[in-house]
Amino acid sequence: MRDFLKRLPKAELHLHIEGTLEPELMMALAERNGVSLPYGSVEAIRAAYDFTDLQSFLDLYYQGMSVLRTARDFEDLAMDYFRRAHDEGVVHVEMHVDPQAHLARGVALATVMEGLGRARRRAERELDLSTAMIMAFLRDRPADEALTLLEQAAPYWETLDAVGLDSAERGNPPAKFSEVFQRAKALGLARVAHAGEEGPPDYILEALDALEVCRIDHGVRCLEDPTLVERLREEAMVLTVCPLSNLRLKVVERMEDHPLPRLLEAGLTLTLNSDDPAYFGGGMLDNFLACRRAFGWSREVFLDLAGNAIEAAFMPEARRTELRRRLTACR
Ligand SMILES: Nc1ncnc2[nH]cnc12
Ligand SMILES: [Zn+2]
Repeated sequence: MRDFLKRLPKAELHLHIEGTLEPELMMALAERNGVSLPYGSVEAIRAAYDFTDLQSFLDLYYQGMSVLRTARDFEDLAMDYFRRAHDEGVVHVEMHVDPQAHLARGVALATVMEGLGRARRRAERELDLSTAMIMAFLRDRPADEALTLLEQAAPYWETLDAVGLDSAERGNPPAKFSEVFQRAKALGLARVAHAGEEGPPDYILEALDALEVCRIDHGVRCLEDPTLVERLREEAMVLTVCPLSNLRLKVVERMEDHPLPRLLEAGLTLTLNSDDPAYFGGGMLDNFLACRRAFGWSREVFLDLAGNAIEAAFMPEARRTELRRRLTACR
């Protein structure tokens, strides 16, 4: 099964590029940029990744990215991840990026976008890996800051596939960002949002109605509202589920308790993703393997989930056709 899951052409729709920063690269970049870290070793960094909830993770996630200073750092970060992903059979990566977290540290938007842009072009050329970019707004920051960022990103609108909404969910409902998402819609950008990870099912509803999203990131708490589940099913709304993330952030106690089998049973359109692989103990293949171990799913289930991701991805139709063909060849 491991062999099959590795060969399966996997499209990753929910990944934070800053969450791919492995401790080894964090140490190397700290040294390169003269940034001091509160850890003496790679082992000490890994040992600190013992999270109690989303906020306890976000605190370390924002601290970790302090080593990213130059365009070359962002290029190295993304290329390192693209190579690892490619090695485990990932064929397409859609990365969230959190510009506000970098602007707040005095790193220019151009530095971030140009570094990531270079890595995207290299991934296509060197690894036959297609990519998409989702510029995310931090929901625990003011809405007008998000609007300013969207306008500031005008030179990069062409390179964006969507806007997203992430960071601390509780107390920051989607409707706070209605105006900026309306502006993104007017610019022809697709919209996605984290909702129902730690926050209530009502936030999922709000993301659908106030933000007009085409995908819900996480969404696992929808099961608490049967009417919402029925709507998600009817609309074939895609949920980008991240099982190892949910385990490490204590959304679930054990993988065996994860709602994935119930979500599947409810007829929802699901995809499997890694979220922040450097922090949550594994990439795409590990997430697929964790599901196999916990739920005993057959090849057919994994083929369906991988197919959902290819269908829901932001990619040119020619690429989608090619990936569909590669998925069929896996059968
Ligand atoms: N799992 C997650 N939820 C919300 N914001 C995030 N930013 C990075 N990872 C995140
Ligand atoms: Zn996420």
